[in-house]
Amino acid sequence: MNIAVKPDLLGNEARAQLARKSQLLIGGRFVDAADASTFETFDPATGRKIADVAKAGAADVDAAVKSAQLALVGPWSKLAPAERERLIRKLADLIEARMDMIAQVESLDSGKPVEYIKFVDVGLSVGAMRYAAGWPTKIEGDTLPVGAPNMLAYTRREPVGVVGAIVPWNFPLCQACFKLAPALAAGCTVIIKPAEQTPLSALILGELALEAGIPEGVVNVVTGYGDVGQALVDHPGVSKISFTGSEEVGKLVAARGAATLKHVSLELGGKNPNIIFADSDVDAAAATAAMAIFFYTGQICSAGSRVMVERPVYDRVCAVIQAEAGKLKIGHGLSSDTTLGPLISAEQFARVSGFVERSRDSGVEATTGGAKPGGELEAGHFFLPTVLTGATDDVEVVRQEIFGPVVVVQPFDEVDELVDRANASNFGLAAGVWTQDVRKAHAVAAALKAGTVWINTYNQFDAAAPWGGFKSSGYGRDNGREGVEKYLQTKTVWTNYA
Ligand SMILES: NC(=O)C1=CN([C@@H]2O[C@H](COP(=O)(O)OP(=O)(O)OC[C@H]3O[C@@H](n4cnc5c(N)ncnc54)[C@H](OP(=O)(O)O)[C@@H]3O)[C@@H](O)[C@H]2O)C=CC1
Ligand SMILES: CCCCCC/C=C/C(=O)O
Repeated sequence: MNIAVKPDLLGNEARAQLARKSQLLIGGRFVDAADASTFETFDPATGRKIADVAKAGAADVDAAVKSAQLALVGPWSKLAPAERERLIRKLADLIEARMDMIAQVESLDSGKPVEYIKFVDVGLSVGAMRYAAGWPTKIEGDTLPVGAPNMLAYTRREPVGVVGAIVPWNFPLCQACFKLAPALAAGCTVIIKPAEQTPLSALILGELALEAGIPEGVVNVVTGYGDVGQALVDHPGVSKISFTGSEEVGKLVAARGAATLKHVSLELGGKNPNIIFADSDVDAAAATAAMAIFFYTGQICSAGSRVMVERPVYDRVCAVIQAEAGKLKIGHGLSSDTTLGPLISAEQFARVSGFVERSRDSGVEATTGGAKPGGELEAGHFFLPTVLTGATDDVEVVRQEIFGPVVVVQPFDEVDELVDRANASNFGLAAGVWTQDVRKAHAVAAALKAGTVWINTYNQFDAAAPWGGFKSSGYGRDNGREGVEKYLQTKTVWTNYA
């Protein structure tokens, strides 16, 4: 294993950004929290403090909601669709132009490898903006074939209102953009609540929205803890909550949102089976399976955390995944050669190591990893890439989301048995299928209970492709047409022209 820790790799623009006071963005102005509270954000690779950040409370949420309401009926609703398109495109261009600075700040705050952030997070964020920018001029109602004589009935597609976008720490910029871009396209105004671990990139996004010329109050950012998210969920002035995060909090959001009959969409966790048949390109499948779990230290809801392998090629797949794990370069995300960063926090480290420890009691073997790396990485929340074998289907590492660089590899014998086992999960977010038999690939894809199935690939994302889950992985979709439609509501208009 190569170890690389070079934390001091920030460019001037990122340094300047970090030197600025981190305040809330409300009504187009950066302001302190009403009670002047702050909290600290840390570098997960070193445990060192990065910045003090304004800690919003209910009064700040209320102010943000009022600004968003004013902007909704004011400047934002008065803009022609083509103007909305122009401003969203401008925001995309600004994100792209500031890619290096954004990636460095995001890497420091989240621990993710900076080079991946440029390509994946910033790339997907810009893509989400450009895709959404095409929609304002294409949102159309219908004329309705009603039976009553002399009646014209038509529909209008109108913005749902003020949106609360509650974002997790694993894709801070990207998840904010997956929610912000379509909401703006639909004509909504937005309050972004980033995760407490990674508040910085949402503030940059808010600043760039202003620079793009998006009117004040259309994009607001309230940083703080979970109570800020809850205040958004409870606030009667918020019409919709778009949430990505844990199943536990997702259920809370749905339940509390019901009190004000909020529109709610939930993108929650996954325990995603990545299925490798013996007739696949086995080495490519296994190498991709390693990437599917170790990428971003396994802290992705789509992580291929359960690899199911047809028995004749099981040993080969295990060997390749272990070899790929050994090639990873663990280190600080700001080092350009790092390919495996730390876990986000001490809590997340305890969660991941706890899963691995308990699995040993169930007879599961960690053939690779299973511990913290030592030496100069000691201060960070690093965890070695880990391969678990010998797990039966009932053990928790097979059933629960670990959200770390930990993969369980299991053999299977028959397709029917495989599908039943893969579907025997509360989650249903994503799955992979590797085979050269087209009929088998599509039959298995149809049988799997998952929101996305990748055939002979993994972790493909695009702003045009709906993303979301079945079962406990949530409901509603980010991205694609559905990603825009969830920010719209339908009004039917009747006219008697007799
Ligand atoms: N689907 C996914 O992509 C993600 C899944 N997860 C899963 O969740 C586990 C725990 O991660 P964790 O960070 O605790 O995830 P949470 O679900 O707690 O956090 C997600 C977001 O929800 C906010 N939040 C927390 N409590 C409330 C509430 N009562 N009402 C409204 N919003 C709230 C959080 O704010 P704050 O950060 O300030 O608490 C954060 O912005 C992970 O191990 C992983 O399994 C986590 C992140 C992303
Ligand atoms: C290549 C991975 C991109 C993932 C973007 C979507 C985020 C998913 C999540 O919430 O984990």
